[in-house]
Order: sequence, then C-alpha cells, then structure tokens
Amino acid sequence: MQTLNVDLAVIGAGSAGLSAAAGAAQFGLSVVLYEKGKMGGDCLNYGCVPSKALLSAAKAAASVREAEKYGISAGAPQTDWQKVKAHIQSAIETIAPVDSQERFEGLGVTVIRETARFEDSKTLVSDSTRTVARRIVVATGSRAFVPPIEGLSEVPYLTNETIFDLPELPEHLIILGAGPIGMEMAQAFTRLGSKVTVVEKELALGRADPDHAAIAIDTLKEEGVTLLEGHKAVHVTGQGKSIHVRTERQDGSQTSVIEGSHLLVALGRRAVLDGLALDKGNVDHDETSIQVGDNLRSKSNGRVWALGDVAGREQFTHVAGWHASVFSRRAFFKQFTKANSLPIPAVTYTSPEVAQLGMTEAEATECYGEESVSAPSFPFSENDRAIAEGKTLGEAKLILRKGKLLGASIVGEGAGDILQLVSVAMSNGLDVKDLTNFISPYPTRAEVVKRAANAHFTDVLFGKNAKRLVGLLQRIP
Ligand SMILES: Cc1cc2nc3c(=O)[nH]c(=O)nc-3n(C[C@H](O)[C@H](O)[C@H](O)COP(=O)(O)OP(=O)(O)OC[C@H]3O[C@@H](n4cnc5c(N)ncnc54)[C@H](O)[C@@H]3O)c2cc1C
Ligand SMILES: NC(=O)c1ccc[n+]([C@@H]2O[C@H](COP(=O)([O-])OP(=O)(O)OC[C@H]3O[C@@H](n4cnc5c(N)ncnc54)[C@H](O)[C@@H]3O)[C@@H](O)[C@H]2O)c1
Repeated sequence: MQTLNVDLAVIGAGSAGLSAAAGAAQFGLSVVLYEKGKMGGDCLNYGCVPSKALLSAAKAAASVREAEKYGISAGAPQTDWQKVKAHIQSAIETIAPVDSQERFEGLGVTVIRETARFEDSKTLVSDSTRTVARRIVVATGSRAFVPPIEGLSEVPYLTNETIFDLPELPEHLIILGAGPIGMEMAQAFTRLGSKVTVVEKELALGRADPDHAAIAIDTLKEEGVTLLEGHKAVHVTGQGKSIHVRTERQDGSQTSVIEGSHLLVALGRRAVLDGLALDKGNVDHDETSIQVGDNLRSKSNGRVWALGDVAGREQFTHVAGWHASVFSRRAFFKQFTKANSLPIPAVTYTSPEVAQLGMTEAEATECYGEESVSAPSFPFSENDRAIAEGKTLGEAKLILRKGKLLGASIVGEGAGDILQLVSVAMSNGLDVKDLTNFISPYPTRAEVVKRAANAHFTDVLFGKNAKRLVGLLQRIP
C-alpha cells in the first residue's frame, strides 16, 4: 500500500470531480482522483450524452415522417436499432478522450481506478493507496432510485445504466416516472417505433411552467405516447418480455393494469453514499445527500466538500461544473461564491424543448404576490424564423418584478439555447430593459426573448403619455 500526501483528493471522475481535479491541477496543486467505474461518470456513459444521441436519432425519424409537409417524399422511416446504438457509442467515444485517465495524468493528476472510502477525517483509502489530503472532494454522483414498489425487484427492469445497451428496440416500453428522463425516453422510443406508456403519480414535467409543460406533453401524446398522469405504480409482475404494472389513483379509486415488453424505472435519483465510510470521515449525511450549506462544504468536517449530484441539490451536469467552480473560487481564491449565487437553468430536451430559469411564474407570485409580478410573453407563432421553418409551437415568457428579472420559461424548438440570453442577463444583474437594448439578428428564434421583453413596455411606449411626449417633441425643429 502506497501513501500519498496531497493538496486535494477527489472521489468520483464524473462532471463534478473531473472539473474540480482539472482546476486544482492547473493551479499547480497536487491532486489524487479516485474512480471506481468509467471515467466521465453518468453524463458521458449513462446520462446526457447517450440520451441526447438517442434523441437525435429519434429526431431524424420524426423529420422523415414530416418531410411530406415540406414537399419532400421519403416514405416511412425504418429504425435499425443496432445502428442507432452505434451512433450513441460513437458520440460517447468522441467525447471520452476529454474525460480520460490519460488526459488527467497529462494534467499532473494521479488517477487511481479503485473504490475510495474514508479512513479518518483527512485520509482516504483504496486497495492500493492511502491518501492524506488537505482537502477532500466527494463527487460520487447519484444512481436511479428504485423505490420499494411491490414485485419490482423480481422483474427485469431497466434504468439509465442499461437502456442504451438493449439488444433490441422494445415493442412496448412502460416507463415509470414522467420527469425529464421519463419524458425524453418516451419521445425517443416512440419516434423510433416502440409503443410507449408512461405512468406518473402526479403531473408530467411537474417542475416546469405548467402551461409550457402542457405544450410539450400534448406533442408527445399526439406522437403516440400514452401518458397516465395521477397514476401511481403500485405493483409489478412478469418475466422475460411480459411485464405487468398495476397502477392506482392517489385516492385508491381507480386501478389499471398495463402490459408491456420492457420496463424503465425513471423515478428520480439517489446520491451514491454507500461504501464511503462517511462516519469514519466525520462527514454528516442522510440517505439522500451529504449535509452541506450553500458553500458546499461539509457542516461537520470543514476539510470535505460535496459537489454535483451527491450535494443533494439540482442534479445537472452544468450544476456539477458550477459546483466545481464554487469550490475552486472558495478553496483556492478565498472568494465567497455560493452554490445559489447564479440562477440555475433546467432544460428537458424533448421536441419541443422545455427550458426553465430561476423562478416560475407560480413561485414568483407566491413569493411576491400577484400584483407585483408580471409575465410578458411572445409566441413562436409570430416569430418569422419559426414560421419559415414550419415549427411555430411554443412561447417565451419572462418573469418580472418591477422590471427585475426573476426567471424565464421557454418552450419550443431550441428553447435551451435561446434561454442562455436570459441566463447571461440574470447572472450579470441586467434587467428587462437590457433585453430590449441590443440588435437581434433576423430571422432568429432567439428574437422571441427581445419581443417578450418589448411586450413589458408596450403599454408605456404606446400609451397616452408617450403620445403626448412625442407630440411635444415634434415641435422642436
Ligand atoms: C438519462 C440521464 C440523462 C441526463 N441528461 C442530462 C442533461 O441533458 N443535462 C444535464 O445537465 N444533466 C443531465 N443528466 C444529469 C447528469 O448526468 C448528472 O447531473 C451528472 O452526471 C452528475 O455528475 P456528478 O459528477 O455529480 O456524478 P457522476 O457523473 O455520477 O459521477 C460520479 C462518479 O463517482 C464514481 N464513484 C462513486 N463512488 C465512488 C467511490 N467510492 N470511489 C471511487 N469512485 C466512486 C462513480 O463511478 C461515478 O463515475 C442526466 C442524467 C441521466 C441519468
Ligand atoms: N435534460 C436534463 O437536463 C435531464 C435529463 C434527464 C435527467 N436529468 C436529471 O436527472 C434527474 C432525475 O430525473 P428523473 O426523471 O428520473 O426524476 P424526477 O424526480 O425528475 O421525476 C420522477 C417522477 O416520478 C414520479 N413518481 C415517483 N414515484 C412514482 C410511482 N410510484 N409511480 C408513478 N410515478 C412516480 C414523480 O412524481 C416524478 O414526477 C432530474 O431531476 C434531472 O436533475 C436531467
């Protein structure tokens, strides 16, 4: 067993751990990085990258289906699942070198491909190496939460770790949960030719603006997804390619049984804490996360930081990267950046995309009262680029309080990209006026943001007072 003394030890080579390790190594600090599985973690291997690659194949199938509308005859699309999987694999392999052991060793990081656990409050240990570290980052991520639904543990269910490797395209995929994973996978598999039924105990895309979620949900239904909202999965039976899911209404009033060939569990994520011996490290935690404040530092052991999904906050790759940035700024530059210093965007990559930033209209109204909150909006159906492309579904909505940006929601083609404009504005203290004071190239979809901002000033700009003022000013030669 070798013993190392370093400035920083990191557990987990996913989005959070890699960013923290790369930053520290590039600042000239000594870094050890432990990874028990694949370099790149969930996002690269079982999350964002394979899901977005799958969605792009599904989008290609949808484009073939709607080609007729543009005067192009193409016939019905045929899915070659093995080739779809090859496309997914090629996306992963193209990105993999950026997250690889070789790249990190090149940056000067000592990479140990073993499981790490705490030995004491400043020491980690794995099969081959004991590391005494000045600071320790726990970035062990999350895995699919599999609740104790009766019978579930006895059937062959899929999670995000197995669905992209299926030997064949499912005939009828039942999905438990209509969060981002459930809805993205529902649309992808429907477009590729599977029958899909989604079971959701509350509302689909429940964290998004309800009007905007409804636009995406209606599209999925029109494309053939069967969505059972308000249905809780309570019992699962079956084997091989015959799976039965019994659902119940929340009040127990109505039950239904769905039969499918495959079952995907997408019921949320749980932090990976097992095997870490957190108690030996004096790191307080509960079953869902390590206990940290807005500084992401353990409340019980100031040497330890929790970044990414394991911190029990928003679970996104961009959040994991931001956490690493908060850590670097605080630990190495003694700044006071907090995890909540910037608004967090959340995008579900269905077609249309559903993009959310900061507060929803309902949250803002609850917080500040209806009279002080406004929500100017602009529809894609009046955006010339959307019209030219025949994709006019959607809307941009800004959430304002006295001209101050509290949030935004955009649903439509490219909503995630368009939202960045508002994200820059909010993150840098700009207000709604600033979103009117730039030249937006024509014709672009992102013009909807400027038009929604303009809508906030319509009454003032074209009202009585403005007319009077312009009239007066006309007297000046
Ligand atoms: C299907 C799906 C789609 C998603 N799509 C998106 C998306 O489009 N956009 C987005 O922003 N987010 C998306 N996410 C979420 C995103 O993948 C996660 O938020 C992100 O990967 C979290 O990064 P992390 O570094 O916290 O954890 P992870 O990426 O999970 O990395 C943790 C690493 O720690 C390792 N590890 C754990 N315990 C130990 C130990 N004891 N010793 C050594 N190593 C250990 C694990 O093997 C793993 O590699 C998606 C997730 C899923 C499941
Ligand atoms: N595009 C993206 O950025 C993206 C994509 C996928 C995942 N993610 C991340 O991964 C996280 C997890 O996603 P997720 O979709 O698994 O979880 P989620 O928590 O967002 O959604 C799970 C859904 O399952 C429902 N549910 C729970 N128990 C149920 C039961 N017994 N029967 C029926 N429905 C039940 C819940 O009401 C909820 O709507 C997301 O919150 C997000 O942070 C992000």
